[in-house]
Amino acid sequence: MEKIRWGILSTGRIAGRLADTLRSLEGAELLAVGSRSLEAAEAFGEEYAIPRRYGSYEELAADPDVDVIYVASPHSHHYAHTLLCLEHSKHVLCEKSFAHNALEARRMAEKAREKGLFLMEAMWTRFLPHMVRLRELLAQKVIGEVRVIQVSMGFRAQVGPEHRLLNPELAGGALLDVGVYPLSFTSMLWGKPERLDSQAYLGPTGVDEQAVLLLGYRDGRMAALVSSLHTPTNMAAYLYGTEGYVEIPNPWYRAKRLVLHKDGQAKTLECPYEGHGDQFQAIETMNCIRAGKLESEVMPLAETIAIMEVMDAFRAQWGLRYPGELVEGQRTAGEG
Ligand SMILES: NC(=O)C1=CN([C@@H]2O[C@H](COP(=O)(O)OP(=O)(O)OC[C@H]3O[C@@H](n4cnc5c(N)ncnc54)[C@H](OP(=O)(O)O)[C@@H]3O)[C@@H](O)[C@H]2O)C=CC1
Ligand SMILES: O=C1CO[C@H](CO)[C@@H](O)[C@@H]1O
Repeated sequence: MEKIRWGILSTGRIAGRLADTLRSLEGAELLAVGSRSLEAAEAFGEEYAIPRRYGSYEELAADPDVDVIYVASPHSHHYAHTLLCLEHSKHVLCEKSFAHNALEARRMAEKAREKGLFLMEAMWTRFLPHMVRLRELLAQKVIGEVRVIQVSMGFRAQVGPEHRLLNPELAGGALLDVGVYPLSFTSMLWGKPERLDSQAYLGPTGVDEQAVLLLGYRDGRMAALVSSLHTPTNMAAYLYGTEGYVEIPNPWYRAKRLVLHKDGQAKTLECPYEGHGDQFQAIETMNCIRAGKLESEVMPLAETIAIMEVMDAFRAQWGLRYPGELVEGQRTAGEG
């Protein structure tokens, strides 16, 4: 099997996790890393045995031997960095949240299609074994019709106001950082909601530090979600059906088992995996590239855009705009 040659854009925390995964993943070659500083690229390259190290993202994107680039910069920069890679004819796996807003996400998708390149949001949790099993169980109607979803993602971020989690310049806030997981999870099962309600707490930097999100669907189905950057929550997820419920134990987004509650009994279904768990999205990326597919059926671009639209709508409810976000009529982000 011919190896897919990867480049990694940025040397942050999550970039290191995928680098660690890629260096021992069958069919992958971790060829290059790009950073805003050559020192950081050198140190990262040393740590993860990456032969080519660049002191700019432009040089990484221009490397003719790189097939696909993992964009792992802050949310605020996904649009510009993804377009940079696509312009240089690279396939892209871009971290969540995919962009500031749906407009940027649509432009990214259009560019990928125009260039005939693969593009996917790195919603890694979708590809984990317990999610595959869950989709199968629900398709078999094991708990009847799912009527209520309850899921949260909250932790206490002990960081200063400049950090990407709280900094509006870097599109901080709980919604784009962690709220996107429960939203994507609900979207995976039910698609786009018809009605949205919410409560949000905007902290001193102006970004949402905590929110409760309510999603309403046809036929009275509903989801209650929590996202938080200052309150650790019990990250178990519950799907309540007409004939029982499924519990995904804490932390639901990377759990290794499901618990099926039915007829007064609880049955544990093991869904084991080794490693960080991000290998499954990398495998999907490589499979799609090899098959000449421009997007993944598990995490399609139309769905990523729909999720961004929902997040846009919640931010509109809260009056939260990011300084650098693209607005209609603008060609590039930051042009004002
Ligand atoms: N899948 C998952 O489980 C996780 C996903 N993420 C997502 O990954 C992305 C990055 O998060 P994380 O790794 O935690 O972030 P970090 O702050 O650890 O790293 C971000 C990196 O982006 C680069 N960068 C480019 N421009 C800027 C800028 N203006 N300010 C700061 N950094 C910049 C830097 O790399 P350099 O200096 O080399 O250029 C920096 O190291 C986010 O989209 C986040 O939501 C985050 C954590 C977990
Ligand atoms: O995606 C993510 C998963 O969880 C982290 C917390 O540990 C987040 O900050 C991050 O962005």
